[in-house]
Amino acid sequence: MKVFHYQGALFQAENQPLNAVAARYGTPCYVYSRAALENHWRAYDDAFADRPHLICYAVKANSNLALLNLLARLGSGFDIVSVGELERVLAAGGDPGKVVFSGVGKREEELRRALEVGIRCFNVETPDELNRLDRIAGELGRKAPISLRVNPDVDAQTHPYISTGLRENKFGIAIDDALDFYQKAAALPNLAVTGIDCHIGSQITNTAPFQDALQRVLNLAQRLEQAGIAIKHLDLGGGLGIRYRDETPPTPAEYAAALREKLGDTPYEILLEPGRAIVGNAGLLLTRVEYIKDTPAKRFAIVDAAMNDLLRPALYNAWQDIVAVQQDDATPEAVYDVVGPVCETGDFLGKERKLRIKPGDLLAVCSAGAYGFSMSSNYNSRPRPAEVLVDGDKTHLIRERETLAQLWQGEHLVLG
Ligand SMILES: Cc1ncc(COP(=O)(O)O)c(C=O)c1O
Ligand SMILES: N[C@@H](CCCC[NH3+])C(=O)O
Repeated sequence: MKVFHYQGALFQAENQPLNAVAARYGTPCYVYSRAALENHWRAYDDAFADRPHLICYAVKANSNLALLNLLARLGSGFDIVSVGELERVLAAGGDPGKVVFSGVGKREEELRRALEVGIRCFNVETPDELNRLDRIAGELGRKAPISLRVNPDVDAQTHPYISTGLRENKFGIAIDDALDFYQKAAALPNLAVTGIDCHIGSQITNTAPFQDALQRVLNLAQRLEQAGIAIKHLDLGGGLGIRYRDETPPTPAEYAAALREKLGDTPYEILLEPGRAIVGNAGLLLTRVEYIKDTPAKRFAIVDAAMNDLLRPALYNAWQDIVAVQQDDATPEAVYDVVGPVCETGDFLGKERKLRIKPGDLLAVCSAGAYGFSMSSNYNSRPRPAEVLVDGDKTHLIRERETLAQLWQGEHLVLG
């Protein structure tokens, strides 16, 4: 049996399970490796084993309940950005006491629910949020644990849409104003200041921006101490990149070592919010070639997955490897734009890819575990794909393909 090696994960390609998964659950279909997911989480956790820490997996990267449950069983915490993500974590058996709540626009009812279930920390991003949270906590007779998400004005050297730590970005509170707001927070009766939070962006492939941001956070921690505000933890966010093509991002151990250089023997507990680094290379998108189309300008492989299933190529011009599941040496190699059926020229999964393929062949779009299904939509009235977990020689359907009827559930015809 041939084996299809895939960036640390291992999917058997012949007969079991990718062909079998496609035959059984149809395509397009997301496939995740339990071993890869758990290995990535453990590598992150081990990297910080020398000091008190909590890995709070960023749910937005992939919020499938089965994956959240696997992570909860490893002892993971969770970084959420909405009450929807909170309910998913709870439904998956996650511990609310290990949940941190990020996000620039938390609504009243979201704060209320998070207070009711007793989350670990609110990462407050807007000054007015302090007052809102204080009032609701007072109404509920609770004390809300908070950190301020500070914006350190550091260039994460990543795609501009996913850089979050520059002063012109909407995120966080300018680090130079933070002391002021911490003093205001400390004076509010229903808040308990516990930490500092900082997240500078995503798909960051070198350690320097993380170190720069951490240095600024440590300087702030010192100023807070001097002002009599003791903090217990530093939440350093997520953002560690993965290899999509030829990037060489630091490993979790290298990343931790770089942070350790700055942290020295400071006493803080370290919270981290990785998403992509845990789940990105634990998943792929399976898709089948419907048509090969030769035009005077290009050769297209028209496949059954589209930008509604995997938005990253269209949105960020992101590169994700595309490989034929069964290498067929008898089929001549050609250069293809791999495109979906959606009515947009931006609907592509990859451009100028050398492949040996024919209609009916299966392709794997690699590194699709993060920001794949979680950013999918029903655009063009396309049902969202199934999700499957490969666990050794077993496969589990962990989310069914949407049915056509589900596409208009809750929608009403208004007659007359
Ligand atoms: C506040 C926050 N934490 C964590 C993450 C996870 O980022 P990543 O998937 O790059 O690790 C994000 C997304 O960038 C975020 O906005
Ligand atoms: N959706 C982005 C990452 C966004 C990070 C969210 N804070 C991506 O696919 O690369």
